[in-house]
Amino acid sequence: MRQESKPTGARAGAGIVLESLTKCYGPITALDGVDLAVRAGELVTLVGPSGSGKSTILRLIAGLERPDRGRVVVGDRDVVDVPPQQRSVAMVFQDYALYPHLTVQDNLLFGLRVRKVPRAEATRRAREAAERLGIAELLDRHPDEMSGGQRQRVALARALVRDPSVYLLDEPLASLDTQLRTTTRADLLAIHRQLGTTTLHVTHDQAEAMTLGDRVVVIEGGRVRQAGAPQDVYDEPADTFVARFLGSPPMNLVPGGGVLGDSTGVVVGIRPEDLALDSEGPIAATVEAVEALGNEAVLLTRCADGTRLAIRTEPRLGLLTGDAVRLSPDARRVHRFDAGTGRRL
Ligand SMILES: Nc1ncnc2c1ncn2[C@@H]1O[C@H](COP(=O)(O)OP(=O)(O)OP(=O)(O)O)[C@@H](O)[C@H]1O
Repeated sequence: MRQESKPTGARAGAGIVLESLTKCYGPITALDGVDLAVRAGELVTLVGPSGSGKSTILRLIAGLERPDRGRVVVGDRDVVDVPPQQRSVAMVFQDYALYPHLTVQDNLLFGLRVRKVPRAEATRRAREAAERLGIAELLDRHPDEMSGGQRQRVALARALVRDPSVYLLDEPLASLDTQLRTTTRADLLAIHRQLGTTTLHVTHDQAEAMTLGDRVVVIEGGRVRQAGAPQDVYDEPADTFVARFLGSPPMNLVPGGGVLGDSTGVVVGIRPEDLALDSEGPIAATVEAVEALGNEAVLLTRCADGTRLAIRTEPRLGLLTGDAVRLSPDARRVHRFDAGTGRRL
């Protein structure tokens, strides 16, 4: 079980409430009535496919765009008519958006100068933020003299320096390689534990969504499909979309139940790790492909009636394409969804 992040810092930032948030770009409905409440101090990840509306949610909270309908409440005020610089919200973009002609130090100080923070205090805050993100030795460099990972840390430090009530992070780790992403993710988590500032974090990355957030919110087609603790959403997906979106390989879904037990009007689902190879198992299948991943293998199998089932197994079983296997589903982990609406039953 992951623990709720417990801030050791003084502040928890401001809560956020989105009510019936709707945003259209010409004929495109980017957001279609989004309701979401984020508690002060909570770290929430937004996940969803490309174009689902995640960035639009952040831009509306930051004030970079105006909703067509609905309310955006930060702290205790509706901010729809408040200009972005007065919202106490810091946004970090995937492409850093640093000033190329300024040094790291001046990039960090820029926002504070605009806000007329006294120089000594501004310099102290810049140094503190740089140390937190491990870039203190880069303060005299320009953005083009740094790696992508270092630039991303500068962008995060620039948000920290502002000491906002809310952080909005738009895929801030997406352009980092796997190793750097893992370490920066751990740093983000540590910073959130320390400061406890309300954070909305957009990501494509499942591991990031599962490990980083107190809650995960799954967005699709401009709507919230499900919001909840990551493990709860994984264990009890609200519909077939969420069932297939979280988890890799995705949940096996069998319309009508079929090999998983006939069930009219129902789509029956089972995750690949909940199907075991078992010589006494009720389902006969043939191995179509073996994906060996080192620590595990994914078997893609096909049953006599054509149903395809993916299974996670140990990597060293020596199974080959064409082998006959028998499978046993874990009955406690079978999911049932309405065939018409896709909703969990
Ligand atoms: N300025 C704009 N003009 C027109 N359409 C836009 C604009 N911004 C976003 N959209 C559209 O609104 C929808 C939601 O976009 P948004 O950027 O919020 O998605 P996203 O989930 O953040 O996607 P990604 O993960 O690819 O960044 C998409 O269909 C997108 O094409």
